[in-house]
Amino acid sequence: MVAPLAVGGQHIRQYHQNGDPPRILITGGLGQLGTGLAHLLRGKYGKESVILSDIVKPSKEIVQAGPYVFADILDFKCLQEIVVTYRIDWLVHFSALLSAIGEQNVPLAIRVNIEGLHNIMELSKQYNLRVFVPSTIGAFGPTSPRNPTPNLTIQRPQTIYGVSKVHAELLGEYYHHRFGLDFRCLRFPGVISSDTQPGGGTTDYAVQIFHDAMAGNHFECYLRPNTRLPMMYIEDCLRSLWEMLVAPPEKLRTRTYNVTAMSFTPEEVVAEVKKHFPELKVTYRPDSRQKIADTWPEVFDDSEARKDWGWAHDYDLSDLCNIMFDNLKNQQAGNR
Ligand SMILES: NC(=O)C1=CN([C@@H]2O[C@H](COP(=O)(O)OP(=O)(O)OC[C@H]3O[C@@H](n4cnc5c(N)ncnc54)[C@H](O)[C@@H]3O)[C@@H](O)[C@H]2O)C=CC1
Ligand SMILES: CC(=O)[C@H](N)C(=O)O
Repeated sequence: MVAPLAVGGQHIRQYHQNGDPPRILITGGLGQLGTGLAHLLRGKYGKESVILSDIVKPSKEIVQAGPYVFADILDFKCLQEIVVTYRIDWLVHFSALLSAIGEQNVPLAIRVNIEGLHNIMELSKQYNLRVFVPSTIGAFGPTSPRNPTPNLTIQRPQTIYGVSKVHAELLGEYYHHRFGLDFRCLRFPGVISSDTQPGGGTTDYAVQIFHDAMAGNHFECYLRPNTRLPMMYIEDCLRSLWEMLVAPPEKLRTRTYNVTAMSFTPEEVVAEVKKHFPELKVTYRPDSRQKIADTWPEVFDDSEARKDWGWAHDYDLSDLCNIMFDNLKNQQAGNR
């Protein structure tokens, strides 16, 4: 039994009643979000308490940082074995095909995002795990209010990614009400990071621009200059995830919350980046991702998360540019 324990007044960690930290499995952990989350959780609960998993061959650094195992989420027995062997308490389910890549291989997206999720839900029910599944701004569609998009509203997405994420939200909430599963879900906006690359989404341009500016490359944007989308720096994203993971159940009036930090258009981020790199050359050549972006929220209303469990972001657009360029400069210096 993992019991709540107040730490520093406002935040709650949560340890077993015998004082042991929770043991946490992260699926799809070698994508954009997984290694950062493993780092954050290992800092709180210890290196051995967090098991990173994926189907990708890990680097030496990943293996040295803590436990890493192969886990294909389509293989129920393999997942079962890991949960039992490592005595897992909490599961963070990151494996997915993102919006743009999902449209390129719909059958695979159905397998990974929907069949894989079924395995995760059953496993979590069977072993009484707390389970976090991220959703996305992509879980909304053209008939949703787009500015702002509230927590509870019409959800008729037009990508297989969005359809699979609405399915995940609904199935998780169903398992919560029907079986008492401790399901927790946040809908993230586009996440921006410096040390991990995005995995094939519609918001990836907002990462690429920083790399191109730093490298002195010409930046070609696949969205129109005025396409507004919600965004978040990775540190805010991972902190919101942890805060949701440890939120006392009585604070959660729902099991699925919108979270965000800012909203900007390509021309707005270009203007901000040009304060650091005035010579950056930019052209716009919209492709199929424009069609996806045109159906997504422009401004995300996360007031429910702010009200219920105290969500507050740290980074706005100007902070984002400062930290991204600081990080990239440090990486460049380290590589020399
Ligand atoms: N990065 C973002 O901007 C956002 C991400 N999210 C969600 O957060 C989660 C993590 O996102 P990212 O790290 O950006 O994704 P990513 O695309 O970078 O990583 C996904 C990982 O899933 C793994 N995977 C694919 N098939 C698998 C299988 N059969 N078994 C096990 N693993 C498999 C891949 O190898 C990859 O490492 C996803 O569920 C995504 O939908 C939600 C909103 C925004
Ligand atoms: C917002 C997301 O879910 C992701 N970055 C994507 O663009 O597919």
